[in-house]
Amino acid sequence: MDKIIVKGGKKLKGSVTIEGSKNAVLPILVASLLPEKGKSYITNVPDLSDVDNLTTLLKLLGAEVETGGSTVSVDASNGLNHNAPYDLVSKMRASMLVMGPLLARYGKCTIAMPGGCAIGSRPIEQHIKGLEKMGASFSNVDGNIEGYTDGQLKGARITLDFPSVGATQNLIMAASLADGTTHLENVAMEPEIEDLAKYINAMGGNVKGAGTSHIIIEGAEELRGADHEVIPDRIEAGTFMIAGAITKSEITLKNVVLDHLSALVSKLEDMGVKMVENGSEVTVIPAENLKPIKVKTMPHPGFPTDMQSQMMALLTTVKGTSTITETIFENRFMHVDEFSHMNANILLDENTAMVKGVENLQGARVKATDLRAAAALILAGLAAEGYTVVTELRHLDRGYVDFHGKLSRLGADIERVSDTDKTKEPVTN
Ligand SMILES: CC(=O)N[C@H]1[C@@H](OP(=O)(O)OP(=O)(O)OC[C@H]2O[C@@H](n3ccc(=O)[nH]c3=O)[C@H](O)[C@@H]2O)O[C@H](CO)[C@@H](O)[C@@H]1O
Ligand SMILES: C=C(OP(=O)(O)O)C(=O)O
Repeated sequence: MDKIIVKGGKKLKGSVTIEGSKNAVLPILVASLLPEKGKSYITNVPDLSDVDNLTTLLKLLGAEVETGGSTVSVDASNGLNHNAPYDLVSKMRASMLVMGPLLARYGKCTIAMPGGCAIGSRPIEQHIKGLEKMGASFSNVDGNIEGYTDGQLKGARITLDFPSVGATQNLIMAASLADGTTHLENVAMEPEIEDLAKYINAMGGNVKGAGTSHIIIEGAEELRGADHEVIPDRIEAGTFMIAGAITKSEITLKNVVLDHLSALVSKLEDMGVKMVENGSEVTVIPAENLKPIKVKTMPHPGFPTDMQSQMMALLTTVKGTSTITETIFENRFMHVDEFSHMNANILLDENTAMVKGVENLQGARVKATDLRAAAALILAGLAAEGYTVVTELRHLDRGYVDFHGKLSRLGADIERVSDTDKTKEPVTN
């Protein structure tokens, strides 16, 4: 296993290109199981371990998958089996999304029940209840969820209890081959949902209203493989905005849709970070002294939970007291202890963190507790005194392409080495 070593205090300069979105490409690759005819070509695909794991799963299900650079082609026309095993499902929650396409095409699916995940228990009853409304039945057999339908799935009216991103995606895919019309209400409005709907429509589907809370899907007779370019990763973009802000450096991000980031941008502007948009580029210009803020994570278009830990990294360095309330995942504050090793001053009260900015973070050996925490600790390291060593990088590799390389090219003093390399270990902790 590798670790990342950052020596804080360097200014950043220059530009960085943002990759295709992890959270858009995963459901899009899964939706490539829907067509009985033709091959899909998905472009702007990021080179991430989550994408590797998902393409492995698609191959195991019987799809032909080829990867060349940032393009992945998927051909599911030769028939699929319907069994998603534990070793892949447990690595990646997005594997649960194969339920919708498999039930729609074959009336059968067997998915291993994923184990608990670091950021919360992450149940899937909204997926199951919705699919049941469309005529599926489920049973739990030896730790697997087995789903089946007697005949084709049927269009239905489904109102989610909570706008779950995954449930919305699963149900859109199931409904796109169901018999009749499906109304999905109180659904997630994330840009990744819109991207999925755009792809399904390119395959001949009929999904309307994606990006709003009410989506209407006319089931199609059949879908055909299509070409689709994945949207830019708004969370990677947001993470680099914070890299600029925490190092008080002006940097430019390329391949960004600023509209997808309005809640984060609005908070950064409140703090004193100026954003200058120029087509698909944005330049981040932080003030010398930033102001504390209050942040509450919410479903889109609210502040994204996937930016909560990176924002916390920044707030640990901002004079005054800020608060962060996490409303999406019940256990997404595991990074607080790690920040504390770096001299951060954070008090937790249930789902609210009170963050008092300190004069100087101190480099320390810290553990990435989940994907975004990994990035957040590296960001904190950019501003800390001395060396910060971040371990457990398997989390980082799920969602960031060459994160240390991109920061290094912007001027950070950062390297990725084997965990057995004991040089440059921080003296603290
Ligand atoms: C691959 C992907 O796109 N992952 C994103 C997706 O995850 P994911 O699709 O898993 O997130 P959901 O929106 O489904 O989950 C949000 C909350 O709803 C709860 N819930 C969800 C489904 C359900 O049936 N029952 C239930 O209680 C979850 O436990 C969680 O507390 O959206 C999250 C919320 O923006 C992001 O943090 C993840 O990065
Ligand atoms: C929580 C995340 O992803 P996943 O749902 O794949 O765990 C994330 O991208 O921050």
